[in-house]
Parts: sequence; C-alpha cells; structure tokens
Amino acid sequence: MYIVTAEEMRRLDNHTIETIGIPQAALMENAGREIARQIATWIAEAGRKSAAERWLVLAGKGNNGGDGFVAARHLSEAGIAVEVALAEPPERMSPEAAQQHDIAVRFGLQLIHCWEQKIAWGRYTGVVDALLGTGTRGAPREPYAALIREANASALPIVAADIPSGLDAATGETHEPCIRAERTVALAFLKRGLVQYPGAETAGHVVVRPIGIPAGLAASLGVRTMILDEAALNGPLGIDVSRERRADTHKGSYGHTLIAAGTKRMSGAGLLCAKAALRAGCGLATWAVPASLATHLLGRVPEAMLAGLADAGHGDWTHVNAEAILALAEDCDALALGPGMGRYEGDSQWLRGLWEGAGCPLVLDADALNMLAEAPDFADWQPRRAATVLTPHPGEMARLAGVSTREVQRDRIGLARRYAEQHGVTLVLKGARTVVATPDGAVYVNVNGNAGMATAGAGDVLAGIIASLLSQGFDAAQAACLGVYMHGAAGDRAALKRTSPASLLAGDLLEEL
Ligand SMILES: NC(=O)C1=CN([C@@H]2O[C@H](COP(=O)(O)OP(=O)(O)OC[C@H]3O[C@@H](n4cnc5c(N)ncnc54)[C@H](O)[C@@H]3O)[C@@H](O)[C@H]2O)[C@H](O)CC1
Ligand SMILES: [K+]
Repeated sequence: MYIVTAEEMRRLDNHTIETIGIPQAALMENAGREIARQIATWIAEAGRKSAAERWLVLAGKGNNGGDGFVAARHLSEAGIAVEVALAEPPERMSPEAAQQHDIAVRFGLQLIHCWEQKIAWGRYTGVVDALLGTGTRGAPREPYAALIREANASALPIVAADIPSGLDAATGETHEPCIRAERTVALAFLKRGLVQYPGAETAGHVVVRPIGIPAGLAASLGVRTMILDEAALNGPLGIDVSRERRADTHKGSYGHTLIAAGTKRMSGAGLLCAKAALRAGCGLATWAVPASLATHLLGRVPEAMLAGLADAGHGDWTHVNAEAILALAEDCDALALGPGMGRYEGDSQWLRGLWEGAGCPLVLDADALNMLAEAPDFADWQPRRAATVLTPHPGEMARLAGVSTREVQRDRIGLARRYAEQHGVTLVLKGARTVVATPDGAVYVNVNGNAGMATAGAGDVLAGIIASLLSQGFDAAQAACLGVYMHGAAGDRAALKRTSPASLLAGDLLEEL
C-alpha cells in the first residue's frame, strides 16, 4: 500500500484528470460517497439506528470542503440527518467546491453559515471534518482554527475527510490546533502524515478508499514509499513469505552469523543478539567477546559458539584487535556489531578498520552507531565492499545526521531516505512506525509492534534478526524489512500473552520468533 505526500497526491490527481480523462467532479463524487458509506457502516456496526443520528459536516473552501458537500448528500440519501456548516462564503470556494455547494443548495441540504451563525454542537451525534485537506499550508488560520477547537471540545465523534484538519500531510507533524479524529477516510492513498506520529494518533482508525485513481499509477509516477506489509514483502521486496525450508538441507545451508557485542556491564545485549540470530534461522552463530569476559559467559547461549578475543586483560573492545574480528568474519556470512559494546578512547578509528575490512554484510547498532557518528573523517572512509545496515533509534539517528532528535522525529521518512541515499546504506530508523530506507530511495514504513517493545534489549534482538537474515542470503533491503516485520509481529504475539504490554521483556520476543 503506497504512502504519498500532498505533492505526490496532486501529481496522481492531475494525471488521472488530464491524461486518463476522469473528470475531477467524478473523483469528488466518489470521495464524498466513500466517506458517507464508511460512516453509515460504522453507525450500523455500533448497533445504532440511522434515524437517531444527526451529523454535522464542516466544509472548508477548498476541494476537501467539496468532498464534504458530496458526503452530506450521500449521508442524507442513506437516511442519516445531516447539516453542512460552511467555514467561508461560497464566493471564496474553489470552483469544484462552489459547484458542490450549489448542488447541495438545490438538493435541499440544510446549510449553516459560520460567519453569521454559531454552531449548536449539542444537536449532533457526529462530525465530518472536511475543513482542510492536502492543500493546507502551515497552521490553520481563522475561521478554521476556531472551528477545529470547537469540534474537538464538542467531544462528538469526528470522521476526518482525507486527513484531520491541521495535520501536515507530508510529515505527520500536527499544527495547533489539529482535529482529533476517531476515524479518517483517506482518499485514494495513505498520506505520510497519517502513518507517522503524532499525526497517526490524531487520525484515529484509518481506512483508505479508492476514488477512481488507478492504484498502479503510484509506482509509475515514481512514488517510492509504502507500508511494510506482506504485500510489500511478497511484491517489491521479492520475498516468498510462505516459503518452507527444503528437506535436504543442513546447518551450512542457512549461513553463519558473527555477533560482536556485549561487555561486562552489558553482556545481556550480546546474549539477546546471538539468540535472536539463531531464532531467526541462521545455521550457525558465533558470539565474539573480549577474552576476559568469555569465561563468565560459557554456556550462556549453548547453541552459539563463543569466541574470546585477546584483550590484554582489559575486558574492553578497543583492546581487541579489529583484525581478530575480521579473521572470524572471514568464515561468516554477516557481522552484527555494537550492542552493549560500550565506548572507548579512539573507538571511531577502531570501527573504521572493521567498516573498511569486513567483506561480509554488516549490521551496525547501538554503540557502533555512536562511534560512526563521532568519526570526524567518516567522509574519507573507503566505501563498504558488502551491504551495510544501520539500525539507529531516534537519538542515535540524530547523532548520525548531526541534527536534534526533534528534527529526526519531525520527518522520519524524509530524513531516513536522504541519509540512506547519501551514504549508500540501508537504514532502519527505529521507534513507533519504524522506517526502513534503502540506498536506491525506497522507503518502507512498519505498522506492527506495540509500545511494550519500548524495553531494554529489544533493539539487540532486532540487530540479531537482521544479521541472521543477511547470513541466510537475503539482501539488505529484504533482511531489514523482513527483520523489522518479524520483530514487530513477535512483539505483538508476546504482548497478547501478557495482561499489559508494559511487562513485555526483550527475551519474550525470542520465544515468539
Ligand atoms: N486526492 C484526490 O485526487 C482528490 C482530492 N480531493 C480532495 O481535495 C483535497 C485537496 O484539495 P485542495 O483544494 O487542494 O486543498 P484543501 O481542500 O485542503 O484546501 C485548502 C484551502 O484552504 C486554504 N488554506 C491553505 N492552508 C490554510 C491554512 N493553514 N489555514 C486556512 N486556510 C488554508 C487554501 O488556500 C485552500 O483554499 C484533498 O485533501 C481531498 O479531500 C478531491 O475532492 C477528490 C480528488
Ligand atoms: K479534513
């Protein structure tokens, strides 16, 4: 399922009208009818009687308002009482909205002129927000701001037409004020703002309804952002998710994952990472740690091989010669580096040796990302010889990109795409709605998982899963996407087994993989 910006939506819209020749009024008719249909369905599902309902449609002066007039007509036809509140007089409306206004008048709909009359909110059982759509620029101005505040304060259920008014369709930023919708009927395609927080929260439950724009047009007009679902895994990512293991295979058929992770204080990070790799299906896993630690970890993951690397008795990673890790990596199919590694003097240069030296796919997580972020000479590092996957959380992403965490969260899709393209890496920007960006400009947004996964060690599990998939021969985009999807799905299964997701542990994810 494609996710578009307002600008991409305009291109799709224009192409449909001008090249394919579907009249704009037909698209608007479809849009309004779909909104009304959804409302009628929800009323019925809630066991309420249409005859007992009275809805108020808030109509703005743009085409979003035009959709509102159409929706009102179809609600009325479905036997649901409806009135339309006009934010501005018809002479200020877009031609399409003005046309729908005139039709509404002749149709006999009850209209309220907000510049002359106050809305008696108590009269209604629900509200359609058709004030502002994808044509919005910046924070809602008057009279829209006041209407949005009143609608929110009314505590009536609000159904947003296309997007909640006040939401930035391109980023998910919410302006002050912004409609808090119970549901949103997205027209033709999901807008980015509906899937990124905080926008995703103000949109409530989102459904996407077709309005006559061919679904395939998105790809042909260059849209490269989509929901990470099974259709994406099976389609553009080319993964057969129902594929079974062949019977005549052995552990050597499924790759060998090397995990360089953990220190005395954070040995659990390495443990979770190594276990996750094995649970995600690699045939063999080697867990490398500084030698001083190895004796304490014997038998902790019996299925993994434990490699204690000479550390001159220091128990830290910079005293482990990078060459020793590279020598182990020679026999492995992917290397995960960073969880629980700690930070040391000169560690950025230490990482450089591994970045330039490792000929197998590399997953960098946690401390390895901070080493990378602080490398003053990163621009001079030789390009990697195999795929690289970075798995930062927003704070680590901020350090990598040299911006604030707030900046990262403001436009996760845009930032992840730019970073991945610029640095030739596959980037997994973690957090609610994890974003996977590939070096060729494709972006996948994950929608599974839950807040219980905001727990120590969940990231270490993800790094292990992705490295495991890389060692099984999946390419970087496939491994990152399938890994993120499996990780979220495991989290959802684990959360179902607990009274509250709050008590979920990273170790629980392993059991569900
Ligand atoms: N996607 C489609 O193919 C179709 C979409 N439809 C609907 O049309 C809107 C987009 O319509 P547009 O006229 O471009 O924009 P808006 O309705 O969002 O109008 C905005 C309106 O308000 C003014 N404005 C802009 N920013 C602000 C602000 N911050 N405060 C106040 N006013 C503002 C601006 O000048 C415009 O006049 C889309 O979302 C769908 O709902 C079609 O109906 C069907 C085809
Ligand atoms: K709206």
